[in-house]
Amino acid sequence: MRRVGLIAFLALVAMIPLSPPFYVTMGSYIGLYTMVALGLVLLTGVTGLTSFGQAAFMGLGAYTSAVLTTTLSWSPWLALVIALLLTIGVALVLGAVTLRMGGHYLPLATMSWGISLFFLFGSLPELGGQTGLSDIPALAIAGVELRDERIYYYLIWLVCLAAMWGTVNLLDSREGRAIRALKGGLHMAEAFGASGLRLKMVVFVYSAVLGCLAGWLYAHMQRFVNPSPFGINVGIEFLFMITIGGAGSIWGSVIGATLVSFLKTALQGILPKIIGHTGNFETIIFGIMILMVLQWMRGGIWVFVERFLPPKPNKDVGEASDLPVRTQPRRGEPLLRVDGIRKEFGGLVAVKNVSFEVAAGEIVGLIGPNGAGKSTTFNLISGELPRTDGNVYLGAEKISGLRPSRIARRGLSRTFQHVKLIPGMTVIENVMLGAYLRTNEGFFSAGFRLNRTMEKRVAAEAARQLKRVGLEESMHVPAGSLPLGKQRIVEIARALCSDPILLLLDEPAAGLRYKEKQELARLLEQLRSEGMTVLIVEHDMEFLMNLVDRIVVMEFGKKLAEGLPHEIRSNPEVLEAYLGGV
Ligand SMILES: Nc1ncnc2c1ncn2[C@@H]1O[C@H](COP(=O)(O)OP(=O)(O)OP(=O)(O)O)[C@@H](O)[C@H]1O
Repeated sequence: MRRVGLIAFLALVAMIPLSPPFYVTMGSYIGLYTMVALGLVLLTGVTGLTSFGQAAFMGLGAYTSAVLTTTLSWSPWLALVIALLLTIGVALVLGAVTLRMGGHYLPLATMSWGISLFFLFGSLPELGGQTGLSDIPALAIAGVELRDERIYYYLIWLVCLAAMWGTVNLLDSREGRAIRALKGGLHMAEAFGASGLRLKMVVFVYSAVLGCLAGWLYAHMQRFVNPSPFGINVGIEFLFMITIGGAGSIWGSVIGATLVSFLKTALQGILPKIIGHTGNFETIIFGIMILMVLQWMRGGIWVFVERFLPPKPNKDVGEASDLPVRTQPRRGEPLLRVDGIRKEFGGLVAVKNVSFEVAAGEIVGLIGPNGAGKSTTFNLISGELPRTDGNVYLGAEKISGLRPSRIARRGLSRTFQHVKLIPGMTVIENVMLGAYLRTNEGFFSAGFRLNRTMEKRVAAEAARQLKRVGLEESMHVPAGSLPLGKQRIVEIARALCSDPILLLLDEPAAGLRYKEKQELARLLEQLRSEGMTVLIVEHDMEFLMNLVDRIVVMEFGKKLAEGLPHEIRSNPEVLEAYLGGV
């Protein structure tokens, strides 16, 4: 059914040039807008970064080529290279300034970038001011000028379909999974070794490049440019498109671009007749539509359409050769050494010079009353928080001061207190994210689908880990559809998929029912018997007492006691602090 739909879509795209010129022109515009919206789907829908500046990138591509080909009589193809380089440069600078900041800085920065470029286009006499630049040459391939609108339509859709294909491939890859993880916050992607900032930058530049390409094609199709198609209002329109079409899917960009283009043309004809004035009244209708979509079709039209389609084919988990594995430390060897670690939050000392060790093959529990500093200690070990003082060593290597992605590279893997999975992605894909550091397939091989053998190996490894934790049968269901207990186990499978030497579990039993806790305990015992080392922060005393080899107790940021479970159980200080003297 999905394949039939795809073939029907391709056939429709191929047949549009047989229709009257109005539809061919409309089809060309839809192709251009789809390209820009596609970049925005990746940037906003998938990665969670809102940009109002995509029309400005389109303008940058269009104006660069317009100036170089008219004033300097350069070839449009050479102008394309310069336009792309300029766009990449601008996106890198803009991204470097804003992507680090998070929050509303990116939308605000892209908004101001969109407005400034629009005024620049309109003010500089070299760019033709508000009148724009005309006499832009037609594109030529092998000496043949593409003046026929139908041929140009095919060129636009060739580029657009290639971009769609590349984007789909990218999302179904090692880097794509890490990009999809970014929406859940930087911590998840970084915990598996991905550099969140680098990924955001790549997505930002990629979406800018798509905008630039669309702008370049636009300039040589119209053979004339002026500032109005690249203003901030058009940037907002692109956001309309993906919100209405579906920001989470590449098909959302096609649906949104098509719907908004047709509606805009229709409304621009009808509304002035009804209202009796000319103006951009269609914006009001778009606003109402957005509200309706958000109210009744959250996720956009594509999400609604997808309900009627058969599920996507399952991930191919056939036979494949094993991924390389790291040498595990020998049982009993010192593995983790926390040495006088300290964390101050302003005047509050959350962790006061705490020291303890974990040997290979042990399960060690870190307990303490609320606010004792357990999670802070945990985050100091995993690198999520910078320490004020002290050090952490993994084996012989100092890991304190390193970024979480660097620490993950050295063999430390973790789960989260509040489960961090990508709910719309299948269980196996979530687990595959854990293997990020075990392969090095890049964007190029992903985009051109040259990564299939490695993808099969990663899928086979993820399937193996799911079998190890007993979740084999849930492999192909969306992770968000599982009960909390199973989601926590998926997180453990994902951590195992990174082939760790040390597993950090942050309150794995929180929110679980009795039976789920028993299953979790069985799994952890099995992992210990396989030689895995585990440091576990947990509130549930009974759960820990029957499971762990040793316990470290914290209170008010300090280490209160350390010992075997039965020693801790009868330690008066611990009973006083942790159990209120019961
Ligand atoms: N980012 C932060 N900024 C300021 N104070 C913080 C921050 N994170 C934690 N704290 C404070 O540090 C202390 C220790 O908190 P932490 O979360 O490590 O305790 P915990 O033992 O894990 O508690 P719980 O079991 O309730 O999760 C608390 O007083 C907490 O309010």
